[in-house]
Amino acid sequence: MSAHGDPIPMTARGGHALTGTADVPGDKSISHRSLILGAMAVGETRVSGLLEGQDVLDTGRAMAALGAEVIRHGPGDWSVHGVGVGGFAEPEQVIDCGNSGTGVRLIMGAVATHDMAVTFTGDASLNGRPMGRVTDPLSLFGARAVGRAGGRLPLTLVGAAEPVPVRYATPVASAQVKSAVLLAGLNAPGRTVVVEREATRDHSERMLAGFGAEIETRRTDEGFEITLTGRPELRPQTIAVPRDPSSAAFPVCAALITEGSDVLVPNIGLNPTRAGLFDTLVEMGADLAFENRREEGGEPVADMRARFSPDMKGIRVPSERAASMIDEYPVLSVVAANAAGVTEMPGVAELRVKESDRIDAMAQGLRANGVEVEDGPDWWQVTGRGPGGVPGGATVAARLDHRIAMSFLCLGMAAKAPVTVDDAQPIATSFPIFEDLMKALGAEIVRGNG
Ligand SMILES: O=C(O)C1=C[C@@H](OP(=O)(O)O)[C@@H](O)[C@H](O)C1
Ligand SMILES: C=C(OP(=O)(O)O)C(=O)O
Repeated sequence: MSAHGDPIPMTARGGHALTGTADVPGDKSISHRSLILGAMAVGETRVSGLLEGQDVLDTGRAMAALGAEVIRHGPGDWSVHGVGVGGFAEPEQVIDCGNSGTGVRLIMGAVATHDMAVTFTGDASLNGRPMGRVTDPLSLFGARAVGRAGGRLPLTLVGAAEPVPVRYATPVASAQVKSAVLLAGLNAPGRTVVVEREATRDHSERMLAGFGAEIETRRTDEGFEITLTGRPELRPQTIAVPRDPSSAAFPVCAALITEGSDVLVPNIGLNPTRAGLFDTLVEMGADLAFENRREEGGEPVADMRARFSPDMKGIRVPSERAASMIDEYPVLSVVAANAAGVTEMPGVAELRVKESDRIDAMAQGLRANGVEVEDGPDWWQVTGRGPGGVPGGATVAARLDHRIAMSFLCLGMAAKAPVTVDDAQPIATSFPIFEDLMKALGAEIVRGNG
């Protein structure tokens, strides 16, 4: 659901070391998928560590509207009584996915091979994002979409009465597109194949296999070819959601740039399709240690320790790494602003179609705080001012984008003068305990204009 009420400005002020343990919430991508696949299994799936951010809550509500029974037993502890593949019922109301691209695109995929019509909407951010990238491949299954200009939400999807399986090569590196096609393929007879040139996060594939679907990934000359056999009976699972590396990125990056900091972030999911930020930080010279590497619930995890790193240097981030850290570029640019030299970030056009145009949002806000940024259609670069060298002092627009809001608050923790974001409400979509968690580490964050 869309954020309501007046904006909540928030200000971060520097001069405080961050120390202690940061227990970040569950992984957003895996949380969405637990609810959706749980709803498509026969019987009760039990989920612990579910992220209770607004994006995921909206997906839970959508699953209930489609006929699944979704119950909260306690903090992060949920069950989903699924209706089986092909068993969704036509919802009586519009499905409001709020701020969530993952929610709306995956659910569109899941309903596209059902003989029914579903209308989707979201907040002002989501209603501005491109949906043709999902409705195009869904039309190959036999679904039809009618939306606003450019295929935007609100949009009605009329699912295929007699779906056929599909072979689809994704034109953009997007796990949401890949996952939408795979979820549609679940209720199409025969084999649905998705080919992606670059590997994107593979949580859907891992989880589909865990629920008992026949799914296999092969490397071919075209890239990664994923083949799913349709109409499986999905077996309900017990899922322990690992903690979100994209949320861990905030306390980790804030610690790296704030003098005297030493923060432990336990149990972080380190799936290689998600871990690009940490490779990049290590290459820049970050003091980052990974302890207790292990596997939990089919996903690699480790405890991460981040210490103040005054000797970080700018690098050119390889564009092949972009998909594995796509949500982390905003906070990387904050680290880059506190490193020595230039950090170049090529091959990132996708950043322009997230909750906001993230290149523009960060470039404008960084410039307002005294940092030099250059950008083009699919690249940007930040000239670092060295440790503690960012002047700060400006108020920036969060643009309904949680990652922009959190990134600028991290900037303020290391800047010479406070940094204010005009509205911190979107943070609740992915990291509802951000403010409390950062304050517990020692950060000075206040509501208001500081
Ligand atoms: O599949 C997912 O869970 C996600 C995929 C990514 O989006 P794209 O598929 O648009 O790259 C990412 O930005 C988003 O936060 C979560
Ligand atoms: C891009 C993001 O999410 P979504 O696409 O699900 O809105 C994100 O969380 O950074």
